[in-house]
Amino acid sequence: MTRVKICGLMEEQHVKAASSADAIGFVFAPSRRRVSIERAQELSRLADNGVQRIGVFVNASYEEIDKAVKTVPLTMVQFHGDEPDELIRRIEVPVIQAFSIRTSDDVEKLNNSIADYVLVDAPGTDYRGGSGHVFDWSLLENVELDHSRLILAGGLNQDNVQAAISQTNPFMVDVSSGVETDGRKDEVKIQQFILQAKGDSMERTQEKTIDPVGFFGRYGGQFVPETLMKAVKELEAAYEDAKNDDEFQKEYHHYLKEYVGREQPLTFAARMTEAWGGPKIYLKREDLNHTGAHKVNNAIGQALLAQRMGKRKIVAETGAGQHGVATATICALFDLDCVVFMGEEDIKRQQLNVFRMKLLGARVESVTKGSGTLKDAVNEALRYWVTNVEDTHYLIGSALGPHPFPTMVRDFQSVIGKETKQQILEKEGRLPDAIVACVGGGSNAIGMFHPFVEDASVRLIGAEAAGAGVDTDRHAATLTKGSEGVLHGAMMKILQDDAGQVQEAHSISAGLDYPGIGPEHAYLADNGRVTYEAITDDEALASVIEMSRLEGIIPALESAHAIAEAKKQAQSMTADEILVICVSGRGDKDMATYAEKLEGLS
Ligand SMILES: O=C(O)c1ccccc1N[C@@H]1O[C@H](COP(=O)(O)O)[C@@H](O)[C@H]1O
Repeated sequence: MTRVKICGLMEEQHVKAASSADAIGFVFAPSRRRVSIERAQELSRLADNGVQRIGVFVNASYEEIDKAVKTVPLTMVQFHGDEPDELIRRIEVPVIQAFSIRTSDDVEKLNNSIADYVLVDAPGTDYRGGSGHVFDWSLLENVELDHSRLILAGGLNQDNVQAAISQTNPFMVDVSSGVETDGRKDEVKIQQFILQAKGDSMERTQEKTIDPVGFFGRYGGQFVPETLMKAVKELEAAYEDAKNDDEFQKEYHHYLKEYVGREQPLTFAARMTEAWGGPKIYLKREDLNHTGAHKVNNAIGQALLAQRMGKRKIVAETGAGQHGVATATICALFDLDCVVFMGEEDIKRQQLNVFRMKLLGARVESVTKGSGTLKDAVNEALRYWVTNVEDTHYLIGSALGPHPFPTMVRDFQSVIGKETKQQILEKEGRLPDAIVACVGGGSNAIGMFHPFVEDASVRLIGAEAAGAGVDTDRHAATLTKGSEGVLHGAMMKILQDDAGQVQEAHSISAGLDYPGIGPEHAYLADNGRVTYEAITDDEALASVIEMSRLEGIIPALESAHAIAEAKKQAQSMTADEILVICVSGRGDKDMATYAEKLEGLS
């Protein structure tokens, strides 16, 4: 069925009237319909997730377009000026290129466009489009055209749209003037137009190439350049298939048991329980996994998937080094080529893990750009993937990135929460009252929380990194201080400045030192199912000492954030309550930091 776009929206009631359209358009070009990025963002919030948000530009700068894409956010952009191919290539969302059609020579030009879609329109009058004029549709008849990328515009209205569709068979029709009365959008005309275009159906058309997928509320999606779209789609299909395949699941669980050493205990922390004087404390012991943290649960799953897709080369990023080590380990086990990007700063902080990766046969690439931390390592890993996409799988280490990564990583990490649920029922005969996990990108936390999300009696608390304090500029408290934006292929909450530039994050813990948060966490924060609190570097360090001395378990710096938050939660809990802490990793990798920061410890 032909899709419908209603363009030039400026008012709330018109966005709502267009709720069953497939796409809505905001004009950022000179026009009487021009809106600011901020206004488009407000209006966009009123539309369903399934509706494409398309920004119309005429010869705008890359910076302006990029800001609109990230802020509104836009799922597509439409160019009506003389935008060069280099600009089209730089845009991270699909691009529509508009052509004014006067003669059959103009139609010939369509096939040379490198854009994802071509839009055919009558020449503009006052502005570069939106004139309300019809061109001669028969000009499209004599040229061989890919109609799956053709968008028809120009003077369409409820009376001529059916004829236009039958004559030109476009992928989408686009209207602006034809749904206006006296120069203002008209709710009735908008709805009549959609009805006519869709043959009396007010259904939105579902089609994978255009509908945004993998959204958690407003967050997630696939904001990737066209060069990666094929790989992302291939991965999506492969994961869909593998997830429902008993053999794949059997193999995955075989390695979790025989190689990682699962299941991991849910240890009752008797001395911490006594010292904190509140609820019974249980520790989920991801620190006991082979390689020292939860990361390996996901690395095994994705490496099996890569092999299923016939890819024998792996690229990964790492912050604290735990994901890099887990990936290098699994690549050694399965004889896969492995390259790991790691920020220069993190390499300094995590020397031991760098050596472990090399010993395991991986190539570690130092990233000197930006702050030399996790964000920069993800950037470089993505770049590497773009150029090696045919034979390489990007084994992302957290619940981040374009769909299907956040869902897939969550599923592989859900073994944490599933085991915990079973174990607490066996030990206590009931569910816990609260669970705390640390969040950087958020994979151990989402793995722990996911099986409990429907259990309303269980409070879920994420501990993010407050670094030197959330009121300083040295923190990684994305949910406390961040705002909506696109980073590394997904819409999420990020730390950014007013111009939409991603800010440097800071945490003593390399694994939490990331300016974004997985999309599902952003969603769970917005709907209030999970509460997120920020823990400073100093609080985390104090918890390292406390847990080491009370339980004989030296936690990773990341996990220490969860412990510090759990201690705060315990203050208002009673002895008949149960609190579970996810100890995501062990502290061996952080020994140099502990030795430096805790010097003089008595
Ligand atoms: O709508 C505008 O004001 C506009 C301004 C500058 C470039 C494009 C514009 N709109 C696009 O023009 C076509 C046709 O609109 P109409 O139905 O003939 O009014 C459509 O693609 C709009 O997206």
